[in-house]
Amino acid sequence: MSALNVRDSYDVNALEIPPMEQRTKVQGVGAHVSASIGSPEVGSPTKYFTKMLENNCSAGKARRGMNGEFVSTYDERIARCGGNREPFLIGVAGGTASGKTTVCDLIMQNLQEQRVVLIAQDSFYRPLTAHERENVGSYNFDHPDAIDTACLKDVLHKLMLRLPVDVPVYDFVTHSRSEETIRIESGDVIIIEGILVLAMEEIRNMCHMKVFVDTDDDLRLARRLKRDTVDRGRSVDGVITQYTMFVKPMFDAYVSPSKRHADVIIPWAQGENSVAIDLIVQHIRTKLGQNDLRRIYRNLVVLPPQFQIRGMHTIIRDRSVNRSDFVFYSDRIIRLVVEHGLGHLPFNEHVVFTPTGDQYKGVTFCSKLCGVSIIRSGEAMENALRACCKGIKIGKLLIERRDRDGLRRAESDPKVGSPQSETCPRILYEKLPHDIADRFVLVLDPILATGVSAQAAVDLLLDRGVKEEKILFLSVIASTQGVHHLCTRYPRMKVITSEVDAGLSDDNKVLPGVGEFGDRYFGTEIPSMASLQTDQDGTLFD
Ligand SMILES: O=P(O)(O)OC[C@H]1O[C@H](OP(=O)(O)OP(=O)(O)O)[C@H](O)[C@@H]1O
Ligand SMILES: O=c1cc[nH]c(=O)[nH]1
Repeated sequence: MSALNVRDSYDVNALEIPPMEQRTKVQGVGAHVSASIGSPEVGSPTKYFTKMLENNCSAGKARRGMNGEFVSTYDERIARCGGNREPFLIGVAGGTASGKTTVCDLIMQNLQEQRVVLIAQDSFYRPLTAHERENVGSYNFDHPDAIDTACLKDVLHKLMLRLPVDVPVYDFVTHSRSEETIRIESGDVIIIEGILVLAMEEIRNMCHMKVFVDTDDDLRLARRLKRDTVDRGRSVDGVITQYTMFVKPMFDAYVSPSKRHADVIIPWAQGENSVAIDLIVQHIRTKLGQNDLRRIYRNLVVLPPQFQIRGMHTIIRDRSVNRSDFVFYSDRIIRLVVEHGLGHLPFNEHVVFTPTGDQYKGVTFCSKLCGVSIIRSGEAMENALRACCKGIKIGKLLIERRDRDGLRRAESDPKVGSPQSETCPRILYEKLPHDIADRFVLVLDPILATGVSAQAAVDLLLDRGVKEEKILFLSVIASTQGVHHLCTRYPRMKVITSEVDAGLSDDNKVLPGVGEFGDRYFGTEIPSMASLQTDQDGTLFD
């Protein structure tokens, strides 16, 4: 047996190992899912906690695996996550009852806009051999050898590749691994917490940030005593015996020395160390933002990624949603995009008197503006603009997007160069306010795919005398390619969208996208082969 034997014989009953407890619960407004299983580190149950379960398999390059599931490459997954190469991995260590769980909870709470996954080291206990089980009283659960490091490393490695993982479930009654596992999707931030996280070199080296929660030994023992006796019904003697036999020696040998590897040591007493938490959260945000498209394109504006917006996107992206819901939730997103867009127009200072006779120092809206919708999907955005700007003039453009494959060839063929050539879309119809050159222009088109339609529209506006900096392009979904196409060509024009999607299919559909927006919004959808081949349960026929 590789685990350290501290004592030859040990009364298993004295350990008073808590009965296995297993629960799955939903916390908050559908955004938190956690499951926990009792563990020997009393009061610190094994946790699988994800702030948001992302449907990672919602798309791929329109390819399916053997079982009909979507298959996507690593790059596609990465691109879908906004271009971030890998999640940010934080290791949180510290002695028993040091407050690791509280620290992790606070980090998660403060990273509301990110998907955070919390993994506990305790899930990765090695299953005991028959011999070890017979002598469980002398088994040292606090030694690094008690952890299946290879399995933990594998799980973390997959999460870092943004792959879903099956986390083992350890049964603390039988000291074996349960048949079941818990499936967890990856996130933007992965936290691995446990007493030995920084003591295990292989795990420590994977972490982008290493945190040690430093709490006074006396305080930790007092907390553990209280927790184990009050919450777990153990005897004081049992707790002290376990502490002196295993917990304390292993803390001195492994946990405490691992503090020197920490990037951040958080002194943790009774209250919270909110300064430390703020600093950690700020650092994570900075790191996550570094690959953000918004850092690359200063003229790209993406609505704050709140769950509210993600929820609405989840509805409109669902291929099985009915038209009425598609329209309802598209309209809600469009309204937010339009309001956001209007916020990027200039304002003039203006003072008014309120009924109390006091002054209110406010602003007036920019009045010289108009909308231009790209027929037909863009017309779906007109109502929202009219609702926000009473009496606004809205022009229209009808653009013929000829051969999509032709456009792709034009973009990739160095001889052809740019899609300005013969494959460039044509303006078939144009109706614009006569004084458009004097106005700010909000271009309305819910989908920015390759960006060639948008380019045709913007070029026409520039040709009609509108200044580039006075154009705002508003969309519901933009592909990274479309963003790149517009933001580099028109650096002074703002591109405003509610979400950026990873890529384009071979026929230039945005992925994951919403399919044909116009057809779904206006009800002109022709049932696709995919839906014809779908049976009532939603599973695909061969
Ligand atoms: O960035 P691009 O590759 O040019 O694609 C985007 C265009 O595609 C959609 O229109 P669509 O051709 O589907 O017509 P519709 O609005 O009439 O449905 C969308 O409304 C854009 O106008
Ligand atoms: O995915 C896409 C691409 C272009 N137009 C759409 O409506 N959807």
